[in-house]
Amino acid sequence: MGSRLCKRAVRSGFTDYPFFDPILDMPPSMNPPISAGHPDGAGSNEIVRTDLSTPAVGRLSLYFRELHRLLDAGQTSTNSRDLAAMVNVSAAVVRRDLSSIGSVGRRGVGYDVASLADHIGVVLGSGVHWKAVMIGVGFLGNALLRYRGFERLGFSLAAAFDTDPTKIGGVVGNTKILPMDQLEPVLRELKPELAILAVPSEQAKEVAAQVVALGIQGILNFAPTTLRVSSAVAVINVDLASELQQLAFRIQNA
Ligand SMILES: NC(=O)c1ccc[n+]([C@@H]2O[C@H](COP(=O)([O-])OP(=O)(O)OC[C@H]3O[C@@H](n4cnc5c(N)ncnc54)[C@H](O)[C@@H]3O)[C@@H](O)[C@H]2O)c1
Repeated sequence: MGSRLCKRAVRSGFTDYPFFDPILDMPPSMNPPISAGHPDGAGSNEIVRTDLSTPAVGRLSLYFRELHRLLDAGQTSTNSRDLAAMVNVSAAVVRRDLSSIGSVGRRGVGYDVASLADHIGVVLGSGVHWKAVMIGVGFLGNALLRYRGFERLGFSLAAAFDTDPTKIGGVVGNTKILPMDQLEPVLRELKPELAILAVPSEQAKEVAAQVVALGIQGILNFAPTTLRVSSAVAVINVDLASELQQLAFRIQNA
């Protein structure tokens, strides 16, 4: 992790989460929670570090989404079997994922939806306010800047940048489009942790190098190219074409 994150408080040592899954046979004492954040930490702007596999993080993100859907529908409790059905995994996987972050359901009651959503949110970093900048405001950048769902998860799009003079000065969503020569002063002032790259693939490597040199710690890369950046910088590549290809492969081989 970058130095800016390291300077923030790290919360750990969570030991007492009161919910017990009715489907789980073992008592809570046999499911000791590992170091993770306390549910009350949501919104505290503190970083919680937990060792989880990438697939587990992906599933937690899906549980988080489904728990918020339940909250919106006014549901206050759930259990591993229902959560499992919602994200299409087994109840045992749900219980294992949740116990690995210190969340154990209570027999006959299950999980409290709000507390569990808050706790997963803290583990996933959604209790922290993350600042992101968008680089490239074409078709994709435009759509992402208009999407309001990021804010709910704690991500704000602080500024957007483009090289096209016809776009500079415009506002998309609530974000102003700035010229690339403003990248350095704006990033130095705003200190965003994240950059979203929605530039053509030929430009992505150079733009990635620029934002990394300015202290960006994580890149969400939409350009269909492999970025080579320092291992201290987290990179997630989003490639819908590749997902479609995998979908076609699955259908072809079903
Ligand atoms: N991951 C996916 O699923 C997915 C889906 C669609 C598009 N894409 C990719 O996302 C990227 C954007 O797609 P799009 O359809 O929005 O393209 P677009 O051409 O509409 O937009 C690209 C924008 O980047 C700007 N730009 C070009 N060079 C720049 C630079 N050096 N610095 C800052 N801005 C720069 C352009 O002016 C333009 O506004 C492309 O790489 C495309 O291949 C990925």
